[in-house]
Amino acid sequence: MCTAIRFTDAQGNLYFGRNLDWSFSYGEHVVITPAGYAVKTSPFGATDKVSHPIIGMGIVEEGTPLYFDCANTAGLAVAGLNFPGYARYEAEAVEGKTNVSSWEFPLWVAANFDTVDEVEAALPDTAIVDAPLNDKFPTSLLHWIVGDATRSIVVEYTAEGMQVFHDEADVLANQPGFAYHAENLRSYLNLTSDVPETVKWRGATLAPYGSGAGMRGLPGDYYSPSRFVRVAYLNAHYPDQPDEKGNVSRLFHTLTGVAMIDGAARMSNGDFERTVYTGGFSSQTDTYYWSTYDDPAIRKVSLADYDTTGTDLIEVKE
Ligand SMILES: C[C@H](CCC(=O)NCCS(=O)(=O)O)[C@H]1CC[C@H]2[C@@H]3[C@H](O)C[C@@H]4C[C@H](O)CC[C@]4(C)[C@H]3C[C@H](O)[C@]12C
Repeated sequence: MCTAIRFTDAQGNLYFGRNLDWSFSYGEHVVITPAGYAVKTSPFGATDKVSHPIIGMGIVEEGTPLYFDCANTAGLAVAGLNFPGYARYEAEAVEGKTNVSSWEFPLWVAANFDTVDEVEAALPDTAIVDAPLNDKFPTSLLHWIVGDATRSIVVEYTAEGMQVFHDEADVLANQPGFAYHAENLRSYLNLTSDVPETVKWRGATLAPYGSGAGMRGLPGDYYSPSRFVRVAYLNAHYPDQPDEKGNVSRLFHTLTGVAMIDGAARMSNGDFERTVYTGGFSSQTDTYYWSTYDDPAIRKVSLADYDTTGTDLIEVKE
Protein backbone atom coordinates (compact mmCIF):
# COMPACT_ATOMS: atom_id res chain seq x y z
CA MET A 1 0.00 0.00 0.00
CA CYS A 2 1.02 3.53 -0.23
CA THR A 3 -0.06 6.73 1.44
CA ALA A 4 0.57 10.37 0.46
CA ILE A 5 0.05 13.75 2.14
CA ARG A 6 0.27 17.46 1.40
CA PHE A 7 0.33 20.43 3.74
CA THR A 8 1.78 23.95 3.89
CA ASP A 9 3.47 26.13 6.48
CA ALA A 10 2.29 29.61 7.51
CA GLN A 11 4.46 31.17 4.77
CA GLY A 12 2.74 29.06 2.12
CA ASN A 13 5.58 26.64 1.43
CA LEU A 14 4.53 23.22 0.17
CA TYR A 15 5.39 19.97 1.91
CA PHE A 16 4.39 16.86 -0.04
CA GLY A 17 5.39 13.28 0.69
CA ARG A 18 4.52 9.61 0.48
CA ASN A 19 5.18 6.14 1.78
CA LEU A 20 6.08 3.60 -0.89
CA ASP A 21 4.77 0.32 0.46
CA TRP A 22 5.75 -2.81 -1.42
CA SER A 23 7.59 -6.08 -0.86
CA PHE A 24 10.77 -5.04 -2.70
CA SER A 25 12.72 -2.07 -3.96
CA TYR A 26 13.09 -1.30 -7.67
CA GLY A 27 16.51 0.21 -6.95
CA GLU A 28 14.86 3.62 -6.75
CA HIS A 29 16.97 6.63 -5.87
CA VAL A 30 16.76 10.41 -6.08
CA VAL A 31 16.74 11.58 -9.69
CA ILE A 32 17.11 15.22 -10.76
CA THR A 33 15.89 16.22 -14.19
CA PRO A 34 17.57 19.50 -15.12
CA ALA A 35 15.80 22.21 -17.09
CA GLY A 36 17.98 21.52 -20.14
CA TYR A 37 17.12 17.80 -20.28
CA ALA A 38 16.27 16.71 -23.79
CA VAL A 39 13.32 14.36 -23.39
CA LYS A 40 14.28 10.93 -24.77
CA THR A 41 10.98 9.09 -24.67
CA SER A 42 7.47 10.46 -24.68
CA PRO A 43 5.43 7.90 -26.64
CA PHE A 44 2.96 10.44 -27.99
CA GLY A 45 5.05 13.60 -27.67
CA ALA A 46 3.20 15.00 -24.62
CA THR A 47 6.44 15.84 -22.81
CA ASP A 48 8.78 17.72 -25.13
CA LYS A 49 10.64 20.00 -22.72
CA VAL A 50 11.22 20.50 -19.02
CA SER A 51 10.12 23.98 -17.89
CA HIS A 52 11.52 23.73 -14.36
CA PRO A 53 14.09 21.44 -12.75
CA ILE A 54 12.48 18.33 -11.23
CA ILE A 55 13.54 16.25 -8.23
CA GLY A 56 12.02 13.04 -6.97
CA MET A 57 12.33 9.33 -6.32
CA GLY A 58 12.45 6.94 -9.25
CA ILE A 59 14.60 4.95 -11.59
CA VAL A 60 16.21 5.76 -14.92
CA GLU A 61 15.55 3.42 -17.83
CA GLU A 62 16.75 4.05 -21.37
CA GLY A 63 17.86 7.53 -20.34
CA THR A 64 14.32 8.34 -19.19
CA PRO A 65 13.31 9.18 -15.60
CA LEU A 66 10.50 6.95 -14.31
CA TYR A 67 9.33 8.88 -11.27
CA PHE A 68 7.36 7.30 -8.42
CA ASP A 69 6.91 10.81 -6.98
CA CYS A 70 8.50 14.14 -7.89
CA ALA A 71 8.23 17.92 -7.66
CA ASN A 72 9.43 20.92 -9.63
CA THR A 73 10.90 24.27 -8.60
CA ALA A 74 7.56 26.00 -9.29
CA GLY A 75 6.30 24.10 -6.21
CA LEU A 76 4.15 21.50 -7.96
CA ALA A 77 4.38 17.87 -6.77
CA VAL A 78 2.87 14.54 -7.84
CA ALA A 79 2.87 10.94 -6.58
CA GLY A 80 1.57 7.69 -8.10
CA LEU A 81 -0.14 5.12 -5.87
CA ASN A 82 -1.37 1.65 -6.79
CA PHE A 83 -4.97 1.50 -8.03
CA PRO A 84 -5.51 -2.01 -9.49
CA GLY A 85 -9.07 -3.10 -10.06
CA TYR A 86 -10.08 0.47 -10.90
CA ALA A 87 -7.47 2.08 -13.16
CA ARG A 88 -8.18 1.43 -16.81
CA TYR A 89 -6.10 3.31 -19.36
CA GLU A 90 -6.70 3.75 -23.07
CA ALA A 91 -5.33 0.91 -25.20
CA GLU A 92 -4.26 3.40 -27.86
CA ALA A 93 -3.80 7.12 -28.30
CA VAL A 94 -7.09 9.05 -28.47
CA GLU A 95 -7.39 11.47 -31.34
CA GLY A 96 -7.75 15.10 -30.33
CA LYS A 97 -6.35 14.55 -26.82
CA THR A 98 -2.95 15.02 -25.25
CA ASN A 99 -1.90 11.40 -24.85
CA VAL A 100 0.24 10.65 -21.82
CA SER A 101 1.52 7.17 -21.03
CA SER A 102 0.92 6.10 -17.45
CA TRP A 103 4.61 5.84 -16.50
CA GLU A 104 5.10 9.33 -17.93
CA PHE A 105 2.33 11.03 -15.94
CA PRO A 106 4.46 12.38 -13.02
CA LEU A 107 7.15 13.62 -15.43
CA TRP A 108 4.52 15.19 -17.70
CA VAL A 109 2.92 17.03 -14.78
CA ALA A 110 6.21 18.31 -13.36
CA ALA A 111 7.70 19.17 -16.76
CA ASN A 112 4.74 21.10 -18.13
CA PHE A 113 2.93 22.87 -15.31
CA ASP A 114 3.45 25.32 -12.42
CA THR A 115 0.21 24.90 -10.47
CA VAL A 116 -2.62 22.49 -9.70
CA ASP A 117 -4.98 24.92 -11.45
CA GLU A 118 -3.00 24.52 -14.68
CA VAL A 119 -2.95 20.72 -14.39
CA GLU A 120 -6.68 20.58 -13.70
CA ALA A 121 -7.40 22.82 -16.70
CA ALA A 122 -5.40 20.47 -18.96
CA LEU A 123 -6.83 17.16 -17.74
CA PRO A 124 -10.19 17.17 -19.59
CA ASP A 125 -8.19 17.17 -22.83
CA THR A 126 -5.81 14.45 -21.66
CA ALA A 127 -5.92 10.69 -22.14
CA ILE A 128 -3.79 8.26 -20.18
CA VAL A 129 -2.57 5.44 -22.35
CA ASP A 130 -1.25 1.94 -21.68
CA ALA A 131 2.08 2.38 -23.46
CA PRO A 132 4.91 0.76 -21.49
CA LEU A 133 8.41 2.11 -21.96
CA ASN A 134 9.66 -1.44 -22.66
CA ASP A 135 8.85 -5.09 -21.97
CA LYS A 136 10.82 -5.03 -18.73
CA PHE A 137 8.36 -2.66 -17.09
CA PRO A 138 4.74 -3.40 -17.92
CA THR A 139 2.21 -0.68 -17.20
CA SER A 140 1.38 -0.06 -13.53
CA LEU A 141 -2.21 0.60 -12.52
CA LEU A 142 -2.06 3.83 -10.53
CA HIS A 143 -3.94 6.91 -9.44
CA TRP A 144 -2.19 10.16 -8.62
CA ILE A 145 -2.26 13.00 -6.11
CA VAL A 146 -1.07 16.37 -7.44
CA GLY A 147 -0.40 19.22 -5.00
CA ASP A 148 0.94 22.74 -4.79
CA ALA A 149 1.00 25.41 -2.08
CA THR A 150 -2.73 26.07 -2.61
CA ARG A 151 -4.46 22.70 -2.85
CA SER A 152 -4.40 19.14 -4.12
CA ILE A 153 -6.33 17.04 -6.61
CA VAL A 154 -6.61 13.31 -7.21
CA VAL A 155 -6.52 12.02 -10.79
CA GLU A 156 -8.17 8.68 -11.59
CA TYR A 157 -8.46 7.17 -15.05
CA THR A 158 -11.00 4.35 -14.99
CA ALA A 159 -13.74 2.79 -17.10
CA GLU A 160 -15.45 6.18 -16.63
CA GLY A 161 -12.50 7.92 -18.30
CA MET A 162 -10.68 10.84 -16.71
CA GLN A 163 -11.91 11.84 -13.26
CA VAL A 164 -10.49 14.67 -11.18
CA PHE A 165 -11.36 15.17 -7.50
CA HIS A 166 -10.65 18.14 -5.26
CA ASP A 167 -8.82 16.59 -2.33
CA GLU A 168 -9.80 18.76 0.66
CA ALA A 169 -8.16 16.34 3.11
CA ASP A 170 -4.87 16.52 1.17
CA VAL A 171 -4.17 12.79 1.48
CA LEU A 172 -4.40 9.66 -0.67
CA ALA A 173 -4.18 5.89 -0.14
CA ASN A 174 -4.99 3.01 -2.52
CA GLN A 175 -8.24 1.30 -3.55
CA PRO A 176 -11.14 1.98 -3.71
CA GLY A 177 -11.57 5.29 -5.52
CA PHE A 178 -11.18 8.73 -4.01
CA ALA A 179 -14.95 9.35 -3.90
CA TYR A 180 -15.35 6.41 -1.50
CA HIS A 181 -12.52 7.57 0.76
CA ALA A 182 -13.85 11.15 0.93
CA GLU A 183 -17.36 9.94 1.81
CA ASN A 184 -16.05 7.42 4.34
CA LEU A 185 -14.40 10.20 6.37
CA ARG A 186 -17.88 11.28 7.49
CA SER A 187 -18.11 8.12 9.60
CA TYR A 188 -15.20 9.40 11.72
CA LEU A 189 -16.29 12.98 12.40
CA ASN A 190 -16.62 12.13 16.11
CA LEU A 191 -12.84 11.78 16.47
CA THR A 192 -11.21 14.51 18.49
CA SER A 193 -7.80 15.33 19.92
CA ASP A 194 -9.54 16.89 22.95
CA VAL A 195 -10.08 15.08 26.24
CA PRO A 196 -13.70 13.89 26.35
CA GLU A 197 -15.88 14.93 29.29
CA THR A 198 -16.34 12.47 32.11
CA VAL A 199 -19.82 10.93 31.78
CA LYS A 200 -22.31 9.12 34.02
CA TRP A 201 -23.98 5.90 32.83
CA ARG A 202 -26.55 5.28 35.54
CA GLY A 203 -24.40 4.93 38.67
CA ALA A 204 -21.12 4.46 36.78
CA THR A 205 -18.77 7.40 36.34
CA LEU A 206 -16.66 7.02 33.20
CA ALA A 207 -13.56 9.19 33.06
CA PRO A 208 -10.82 8.94 30.39
CA TYR A 209 -7.63 7.10 31.38
CA GLY A 210 -5.54 9.77 29.72
CA SER A 211 -4.89 11.27 26.29
CA GLY A 212 -6.18 9.53 23.17
CA ALA A 213 -9.69 8.84 24.50
CA GLY A 214 -11.18 10.99 21.73
CA MET A 215 -9.32 8.97 19.10
CA ARG A 216 -11.11 5.72 19.94
CA GLY A 217 -12.46 4.30 16.69
CA LEU A 218 -9.60 5.58 14.53
CA PRO A 219 -8.65 2.50 12.48
CA GLY A 220 -5.18 1.22 13.29
CA ASP A 221 -4.72 -1.39 10.57
CA TYR A 222 -2.94 -1.16 7.21
CA TYR A 223 -5.95 -1.64 4.96
CA SER A 224 -6.21 1.19 2.42
CA PRO A 225 -9.50 2.73 3.73
CA SER A 226 -8.06 2.61 7.26
CA ARG A 227 -4.83 4.32 6.25
CA PHE A 228 -6.79 7.01 4.42
CA VAL A 229 -8.83 7.82 7.55
CA ARG A 230 -5.80 7.66 9.84
CA VAL A 231 -3.59 9.89 7.70
CA ALA A 232 -6.45 12.34 7.13
CA TYR A 233 -6.89 12.61 10.92
CA LEU A 234 -3.16 13.06 11.52
CA ASN A 235 -2.74 15.58 8.69
CA ALA A 236 -5.72 17.59 9.95
CA HIS A 237 -4.61 17.71 13.59
CA TYR A 238 -0.85 18.26 13.43
CA PRO A 239 -0.02 21.73 14.82
CA ASP A 240 1.49 24.28 12.41
CA GLN A 241 5.26 24.29 12.45
CA PRO A 242 7.38 27.44 12.22
CA ASP A 243 10.31 26.21 10.16
CA GLU A 244 11.60 23.62 7.71
CA LYS A 245 12.96 21.39 10.48
CA GLY A 246 9.56 21.23 12.18
CA ASN A 247 7.73 20.65 8.90
CA VAL A 248 10.04 17.86 7.80
CA SER A 249 9.54 16.29 11.21
CA ARG A 250 5.79 16.67 10.67
CA LEU A 251 6.02 15.02 7.24
CA PHE A 252 7.91 11.99 8.52
CA HIS A 253 5.95 11.57 11.76
CA THR A 254 2.63 11.75 9.89
CA LEU A 255 3.75 9.21 7.31
CA THR A 256 5.20 6.99 10.04
CA GLY A 257 1.66 6.97 11.46
CA VAL A 258 0.57 5.00 8.38
CA ALA A 259 3.81 3.12 7.68
CA MET A 260 3.78 -0.66 7.23
CA ILE A 261 5.92 -2.86 9.46
CA ASP A 262 7.37 -6.12 8.13
CA GLY A 263 5.43 -9.27 8.88
CA ALA A 264 2.11 -7.61 9.63
CA ALA A 265 0.39 -7.82 6.23
CA ARG A 266 0.93 -10.08 3.25
CA MET A 267 0.26 -9.09 -0.32
CA SER A 268 -1.81 -11.46 -2.46
CA ASN A 269 1.39 -13.10 -3.78
CA GLY A 270 2.29 -14.10 -0.21
CA ASP A 271 5.07 -11.57 0.33
CA PHE A 272 4.98 -9.23 3.29
CA GLU A 273 4.45 -5.59 2.46
CA ARG A 274 6.48 -2.89 4.21
CA THR A 275 7.27 0.78 3.81
CA VAL A 276 10.22 0.53 1.45
CA TYR A 277 10.83 4.27 1.64
CA THR A 278 9.25 7.46 2.92
CA GLY A 279 10.03 10.48 0.76
CA GLY A 280 8.95 14.08 0.52
CA PHE A 281 9.60 17.52 -0.91
CA SER A 282 9.88 20.98 0.63
CA SER A 283 9.29 23.91 -1.71
CA GLN A 284 10.88 26.19 0.89
CA THR A 285 14.36 24.93 -0.02
CA ASP A 286 13.64 22.71 -3.08
CA THR A 287 14.87 19.75 -1.07
CA TYR A 288 13.85 16.09 -1.30
CA TYR A 289 14.06 14.18 1.99
CA TRP A 290 13.84 10.42 2.33
CA SER A 291 14.41 7.45 4.61
CA THR A 292 14.27 3.73 3.90
CA TYR A 293 12.97 0.75 5.83
CA ASP A 294 16.48 -0.46 6.61
CA ASP A 295 17.91 2.99 7.32
CA PRO A 296 15.36 5.24 9.01
CA ALA A 297 17.79 8.18 9.24
CA ILE A 298 16.45 11.03 7.11
CA ARG A 299 18.68 11.95 4.18
CA LYS A 300 18.27 14.89 1.82
CA VAL A 301 19.21 16.24 -1.58
CA SER A 302 18.86 19.97 -2.25
CA LEU A 303 18.58 21.26 -5.80
CA ALA A 304 20.70 24.24 -4.71
CA ASP A 305 23.69 21.89 -4.52
CA TYR A 306 23.42 20.84 -8.18
CA ASP A 307 23.62 22.49 -11.58
CA THR A 308 20.01 22.21 -12.68
CA THR A 309 20.52 23.89 -16.05
CA GLY A 310 22.35 21.00 -17.73
CA THR A 311 21.18 18.41 -20.20
CA ASP A 312 21.95 15.19 -18.30
CA LEU A 313 19.88 13.49 -15.64
CA ILE A 314 21.53 13.53 -12.21
CA GLU A 315 21.20 10.25 -10.31
CA VAL A 316 21.99 10.44 -6.60
CA LYS A 317 23.07 6.93 -5.60
CA GLU A 318 24.49 6.42 -2.14
C1 LIG B 1 4.41 -0.38 -6.45
C2 LIG B 1 4.28 1.15 -6.39
C3 LIG B 1 2.99 1.51 -5.72
C4 LIG B 1 3.02 1.11 -4.28
C5 LIG B 1 1.61 0.93 -3.81
O1 LIG B 1 0.72 1.72 -3.98
N1 LIG B 1 1.39 -0.26 -3.25
C6 LIG B 1 0.08 -0.66 -2.93
C7 LIG B 1 0.05 -2.13 -2.73
S1 LIG B 1 -1.51 -2.76 -2.98
O2 LIG B 1 -1.65 -3.03 -4.42
O3 LIG B 1 -2.52 -1.83 -2.59
O4 LIG B 1 -1.53 -3.98 -2.21
C8 LIG B 1 4.32 1.80 -7.76
C9 LIG B 1 4.34 3.36 -7.62
C10 LIG B 1 5.14 3.90 -8.80
C11 LIG B 1 5.38 2.67 -9.68
C12 LIG B 1 6.55 2.73 -10.65
C13 LIG B 1 6.45 3.96 -11.58
O5 LIG B 1 5.15 4.04 -12.15
C14 LIG B 1 7.53 3.94 -12.65
C15 LIG B 1 7.62 2.62 -13.43
C16 LIG B 1 6.46 2.48 -14.40
C17 LIG B 1 6.55 1.17 -15.19
O6 LIG B 1 5.45 1.08 -16.05
C18 LIG B 1 6.57 -0.01 -14.25
C19 LIG B 1 7.76 0.09 -13.32
C20 LIG B 1 7.75 1.41 -12.50
C21 LIG B 1 9.11 1.43 -11.80
C22 LIG B 1 6.58 1.41 -11.46
C23 LIG B 1 6.67 0.20 -10.51
C24 LIG B 1 5.56 0.20 -9.44
O7 LIG B 1 4.31 -0.01 -10.04
C25 LIG B 1 5.54 1.54 -8.65
C26 LIG B 1 6.83 1.61 -7.85
